[in-house]
Amino acid sequence: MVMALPENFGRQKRAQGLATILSIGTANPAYCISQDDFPDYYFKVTKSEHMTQLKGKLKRICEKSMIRKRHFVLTEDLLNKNANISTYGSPSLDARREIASAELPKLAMEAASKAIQEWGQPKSQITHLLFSALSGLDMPGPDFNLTQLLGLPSSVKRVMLNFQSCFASGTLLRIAKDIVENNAGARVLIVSVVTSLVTFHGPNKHDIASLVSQATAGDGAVAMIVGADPDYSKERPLFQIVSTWQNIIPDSGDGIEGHICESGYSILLSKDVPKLIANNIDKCLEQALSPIKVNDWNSFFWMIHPGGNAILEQIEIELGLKKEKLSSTRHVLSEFGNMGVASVLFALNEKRRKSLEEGKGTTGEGLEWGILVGLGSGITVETVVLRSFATTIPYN
Ligand SMILES: CC(=O)CC(=O)SCCNC(=O)CCNC(=O)[C@H](O)C(C)(C)COP(=O)(O)OP(=O)(O)OC[C@H]1O[C@@H](n2cnc3c(N)ncnc32)[C@H](O)[C@@H]1OP(=O)(O)O
Repeated sequence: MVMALPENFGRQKRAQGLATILSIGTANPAYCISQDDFPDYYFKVTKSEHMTQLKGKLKRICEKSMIRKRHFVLTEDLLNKNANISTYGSPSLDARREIASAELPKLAMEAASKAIQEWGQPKSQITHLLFSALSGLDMPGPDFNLTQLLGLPSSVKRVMLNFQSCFASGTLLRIAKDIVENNAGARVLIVSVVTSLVTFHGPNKHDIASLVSQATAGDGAVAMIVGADPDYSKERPLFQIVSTWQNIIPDSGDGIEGHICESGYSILLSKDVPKLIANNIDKCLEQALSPIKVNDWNSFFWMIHPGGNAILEQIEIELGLKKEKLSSTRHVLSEFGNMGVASVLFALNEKRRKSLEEGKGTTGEGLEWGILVGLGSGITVETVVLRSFATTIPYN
């Protein structure tokens, strides 16, 4: 006998409203190095103190970076125990993978636990897990492990984004939006963990882009709960995810590249990255906001991926942004460096924290509309239009 399924079987009920971010949690490793100390530290731990010219260059890059300190999974102790990691070009993928497998779940757990605590609802209500990690190419992956560590329902629907570069902050919000708006009652836990332990290399005079990466990359994790139609009696919405857009910048294929090699992940950066982004950012934003025509970009609150000070400076000039517009973005660059996918989501957290601290009327510095920009490989630009909420309820 063939069983007949009801006509509407498999059709999900849609939510009525737009996706909203309901909580944000962040975490960083305890090991921290000030940017002033970094050149001495780096040439000492990589046993390269004889490379005085490269050290001078690293010092100049660090001074221009507008970074105050960074946090790292990779400690001096771990580097001493795994000398291959700091020897340029030496096979070290196994050692890096082992450290990542041991350390990254701790960061992911800390950020996720904070986000769940702020949300204040039982974990059993989490329907989906969206996990992004630069390193974590394991089966089962970190999404599987986190499900078990957190004690999420075994039926939680998982999506894993592996080896995505910094634009993927926007991708995470875009996928979460699609999930919660098409599945009434869905609550998505987003987790993103980034560590520079996979891109750490000793100095090499033929690889100055790597030196830029050593001078700017930092480690951190961020987690969020996203859902539509919040229950205002027990959930506190922070930002509505209004719309999303993705662009590839023309002729930018070799702007930012990453490759997995036996010696760890390589990052190739063209010197033209800041200029390529600045020359194209207004077109990307115009498309993301079409058909609305924007006369003054200062009427929005902003979070832009802090990939480097030169990128932020050139975008500010191109869009005519006032200096204070990127204050939360610059704060994250200064305190944590470039944490890849996690960085701009840290900036969003900083935005609502600062808005509350300064008594602004909304989570977006008193403004209603905001723009979050993820920037990454290719060059890919991912734009998310956000709407703030009133800051009448105190956050934890
Ligand atoms: C992984 C992802 O997908 C996403 C990402 O986030 S990737 C990272 C994207 N970030 C970038 O591309 C970095 C952007 N650059 C910057 O922010 C800045 O150039 C910087 C902080 C690195 C330096 O600041 P600056 O104001 O430009 O200083 P500047 O004096 O021009 O440069 C310092 C030195 O770095 C060198 N340099 C800068 N960028 C370089 C690059 N991409 N490759 C090689 N060398 C570079 C310069 O030639 C200069 O060398 P000298 O001192 O020997 O002349």
